[in-house]
Amino acid sequence: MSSTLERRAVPVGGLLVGEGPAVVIGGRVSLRARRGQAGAGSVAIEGATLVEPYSADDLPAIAEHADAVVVGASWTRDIPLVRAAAGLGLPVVVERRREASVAEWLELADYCAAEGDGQVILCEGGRPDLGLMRAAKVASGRPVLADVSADVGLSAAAVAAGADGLIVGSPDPALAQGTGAGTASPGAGTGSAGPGPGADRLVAEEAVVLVGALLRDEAPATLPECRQAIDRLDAALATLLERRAELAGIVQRIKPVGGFAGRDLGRERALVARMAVRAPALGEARLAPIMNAVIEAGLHLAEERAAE
Ligand SMILES: C=C(O[C@@H]1C=C(C(=O)O)C=C[C@H]1O)C(=O)O
Repeated sequence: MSSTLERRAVPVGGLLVGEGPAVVIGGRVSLRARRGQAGAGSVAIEGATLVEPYSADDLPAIAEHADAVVVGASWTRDIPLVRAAAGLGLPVVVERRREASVAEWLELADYCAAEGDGQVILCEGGRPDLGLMRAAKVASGRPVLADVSADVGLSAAAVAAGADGLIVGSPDPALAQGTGAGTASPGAGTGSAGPGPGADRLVAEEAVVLVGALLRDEAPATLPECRQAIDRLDAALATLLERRAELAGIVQRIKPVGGFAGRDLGRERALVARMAVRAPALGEARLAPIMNAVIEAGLHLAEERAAE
């Protein structure tokens, strides 16, 4: 069995799943969902990141073209196929069978790790149970993926629950998972640009950046990794600053005297003091000029809009 350290991060193609930012994976192909109408030889799987076989006949093409092999939820008890898939030498993505407990899921993951080279990722799909996903991650130390293809609106919740990656655009999540949960809801409440795989991917990427920036522990070691982590934080900051400016603008319209004329320095000092509790390293002295600039930008915007 692989050590906890080896388990924690699994490279899949150009992505590292389990450390650093959560990743978004499209390009998942289920030859099983296509019910084997075409064998892997005649199905284009080049460029696909994760591929689920229909039968052992698909495995050579998967080994050649895919970045990882999927042990699908609907056939986790087909031990000969599980064993052959795990032995391909690719990272193995182990989906949870719908009725399986965390213990059963992790047992299968350990089996796959032992049959292969230890590179195993857990995957929770269908209507993902994020509590179970989180429990499995904590108990095993293995990376976890949430397949949010059936409801991309779960992306933010999945990242918050510890998903190391989101799968979007699985060909037919209901069929692949055998859940009968077929209707995809296109990102309700997530600011999705509209239905469709491109829009779903954007929703997932937003969740990875914004929720990841707030909640995901990161310890980047290289300059590019550090800069990418800062870029994610800045994206979250920009989103928050824009929201803050909108709220401050509403206040200006509500107050008897708005804009710079109605400035309330006592309120500003108090909010800086409260922020310093959450940002003790920066402290009040460093936060004060930052917040002064933020507040003034909001007041400028509000006055500009009032003058229009
Ligand atoms: C928003 C207000 O108006 C001004 C802007 C503030 C801000 O952006 O936080 C705080 C105090 C005021 O100077 C307010 O009075 O709450």
